[in-house]
Amino acid sequence: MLIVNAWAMQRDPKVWEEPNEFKPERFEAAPVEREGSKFVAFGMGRRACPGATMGMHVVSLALAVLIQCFEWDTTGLKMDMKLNSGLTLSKANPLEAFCTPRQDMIELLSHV
Ligand code: HEM
Repeated sequence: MLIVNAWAMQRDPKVWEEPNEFKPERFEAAPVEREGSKFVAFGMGRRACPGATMGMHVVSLALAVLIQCFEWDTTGLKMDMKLNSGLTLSKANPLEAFCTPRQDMIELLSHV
């Protein structure tokens, strides 16, 4: 069962230091030494996701556009990493954030 395995490995304290904390710096180092080598969001082996490269590019592009076009702020609440039960690993309580269009992007965004 992929979901059970993904859940077990991606949040396993024996595999990850502070598994429930948002620590993007885990993935900064070179592939050999970084914790990211344990990141199996796309599965592995013969049935691994053939769209992994596209998936990484689409997610990176979407994130870059959101950062480029908007100023982001938190609501002051600590991020709640609790999960919903179900087939996908969705958050129990949605992440809340404020976004305002960046001044330079208002003209561009008004055409979208
Ligand atoms: C962030 C985006 C994506 C994530 C996280 C993701 C994740 C996964 C995972 C976990 C699997 C199962 C691997 C396994 O059984 O071990 C899978 C399979 C698959 N994915 Fe993705 N995927 C993504 C994007 C895509 C895209 C963009 C495509 C196609 C354009 C795609 C096509 C497929 C296909 C066809 C399979 C079945 C492979 C097989 O069973 O042989 N995925 N994906």
